[in-house]
Amino acid sequence: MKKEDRNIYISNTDVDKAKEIFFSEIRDKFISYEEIDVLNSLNRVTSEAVFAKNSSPHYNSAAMDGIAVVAENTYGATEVNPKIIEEGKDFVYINTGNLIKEPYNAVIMIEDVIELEKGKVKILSPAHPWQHIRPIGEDLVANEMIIPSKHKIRPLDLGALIAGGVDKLKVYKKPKVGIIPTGSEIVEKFEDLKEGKIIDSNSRMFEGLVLEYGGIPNRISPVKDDYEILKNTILKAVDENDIVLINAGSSAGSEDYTVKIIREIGKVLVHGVAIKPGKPTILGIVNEKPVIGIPGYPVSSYMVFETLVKPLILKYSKFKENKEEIKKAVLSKRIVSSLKNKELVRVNLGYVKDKLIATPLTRGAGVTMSLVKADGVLEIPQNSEGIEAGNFVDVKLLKTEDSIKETLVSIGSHDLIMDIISDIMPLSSGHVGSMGGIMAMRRGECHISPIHLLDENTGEYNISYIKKYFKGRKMSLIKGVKRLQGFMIQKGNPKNINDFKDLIREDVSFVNRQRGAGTRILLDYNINKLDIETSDIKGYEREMTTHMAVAVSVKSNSCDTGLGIMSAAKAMDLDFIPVGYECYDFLVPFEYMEDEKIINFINVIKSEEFKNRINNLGGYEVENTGEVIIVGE
Ligand SMILES: Nc1nc2c(c(=O)[nH]1)N[C@H]1C(S)=C(S)[C@@H](COP(=O)(O)OP(=O)(O)OC[C@H]3O[C@@H](n4cnc5c(N)ncnc54)[C@H](O)[C@@H]3O)O[C@H]1N2
Ligand code: MOO
Repeated sequence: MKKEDRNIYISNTDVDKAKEIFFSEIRDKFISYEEIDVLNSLNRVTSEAVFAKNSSPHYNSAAMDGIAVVAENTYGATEVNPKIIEEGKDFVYINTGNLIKEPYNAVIMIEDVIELEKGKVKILSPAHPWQHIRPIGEDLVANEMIIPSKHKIRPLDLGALIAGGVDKLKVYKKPKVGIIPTGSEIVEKFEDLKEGKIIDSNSRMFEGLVLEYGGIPNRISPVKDDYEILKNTILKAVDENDIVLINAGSSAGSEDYTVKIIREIGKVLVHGVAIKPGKPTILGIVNEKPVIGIPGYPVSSYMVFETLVKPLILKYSKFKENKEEIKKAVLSKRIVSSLKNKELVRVNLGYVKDKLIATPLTRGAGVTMSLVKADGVLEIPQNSEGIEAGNFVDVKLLKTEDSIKETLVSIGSHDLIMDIISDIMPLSSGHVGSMGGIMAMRRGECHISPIHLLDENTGEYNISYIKKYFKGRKMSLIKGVKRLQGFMIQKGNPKNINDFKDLIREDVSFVNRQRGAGTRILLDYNINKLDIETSDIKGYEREMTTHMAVAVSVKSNSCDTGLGIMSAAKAMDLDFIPVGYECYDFLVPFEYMEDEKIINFINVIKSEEFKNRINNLGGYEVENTGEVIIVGE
């Protein structure tokens, strides 16, 4: 493809500057109001103050069950000198909410009334005028303001509006937001998901976000990469909506037409914003309406929506932005960043002792799970080359601080059982291998570290490593599970792989785990025993960070085998050749053992629910699960 066919002139406009340029072109005439029925007004925002039509109550009413009396006629009643009064003449029986008719002007509660023969009662104290009566307008007086303008109607407001006799009111019109997913590779039905095709998930996320911020989403089916079709679709969407979002096709690909089309039918204000992810964003105006080209990668899509589309929708819907909660956290891993743009990094958060620890998640713009798992987002300014581990950073919370405080932070080796535990209790689980976990624990960044480290001299698991890396410190090892490790192989074992010796065969390709992973140590221990050179294993250098990644690699024929746990092989419907059981345990500093999160964790792993669920995964033994061994001083 020729270079001139591409949009290679993507600028790098500062985010605030881009916002300023764009928002100055938004015409107020499109921000209007409508009159609606009060019954449909929940969560709408008033465009003007709303006043009561009626008083409430609109008649004098009883506030208690009892009798209505003329107060003046009860004066003088005492315990010594009670008054006997007659029904119909001196009083009438009344219930809460009933109309108080003339001449009655007070209510005596039924508990204070002594009933005598039929039609006569005795009272022991006088009533004062208006006692236990709700006078007209006690709640609301006609013409009183019920709610001000720019107020989002809550259920309790709805009650007051109806009590005040309001049947119609004026609210801001919800902006209609056209959503156009683009790309010939994008499909919307699961059955069309062939190789090379991508399911349209972004536009569904946009629909949800538009609703959340008070707009009406108008999503259409994905549009293929065809200049004329896309142009006509955008023109139609501009006609029918207040705001138009075009997803993907925003960067420099040969079929990234969005910017050319907006330039032809309107004007491009900005192409390229200094934000990562989200750089190739397009901000344009067509027929006076805002049109935004949002980059296709899911994380970029979300970040651009939150940074630029959300404030735009709020400008129309008048929904108030929730105050962002920003917290200071200690960064657990160094982050390197480019001077070219501001970077938004997703992080996991957890309180370890009183320190809020932020652990960066993967930064790939295509990794949606990094958003799902994120507890917060930290911003690295454009003029920074990165941040060192141990430094304080400001993090915008995506979850409540209380839920972060409840979360047990685990950093270490990966196992499928961690997903099960996190489904039973709040757990944030970082997967960096057993040695990575030990290092994180030494830095005080986690409560527990799942480890499975084989001592090549003794054949024992974990204890010698704890003694070595936590000299002079009292540590606890909570026994986890025994899990079956072995070779994951394709169904039917077409390469006839049976043991470690087969790994050096010409026709066998392998995939390894990262350095420091317990499974890697297990491999090295076994090949050492057999005097196998690592260079003789094809694929020894190809490293994966989880058991599931190894299983996927085998499943997709990207290698013939890899070492890993049976549950991962079973989950991917692979065959499995057992090598042996190993101990997957949890390291905890002794002083945390009284912490409620740890107590809860032990209860969870000892529970029947947990044991039943891991039985279904296959390849686990649980006879010592939850037992605690003390290691060190
Ligand atoms: N030579 C250059 N290449 C790229 C640049 C650049 O500056 N120069 N920018 C990169 C960056 S950064 C991003 S972000 C992407 C933006 O790409 P586009 O907006 O043009 O989107 P596509 O290339 O069509 O798609 C990218 C990717 O997004 C996913 N996608 C698209 N639509 C959807 C959808 N509706 N639902 C879910 N996922 C979707 C899909 O995985 C695509 O592969 O460009 C880089 N390239
Ligand atoms: O800007 Mo792209 O959104 O970094 O991935």
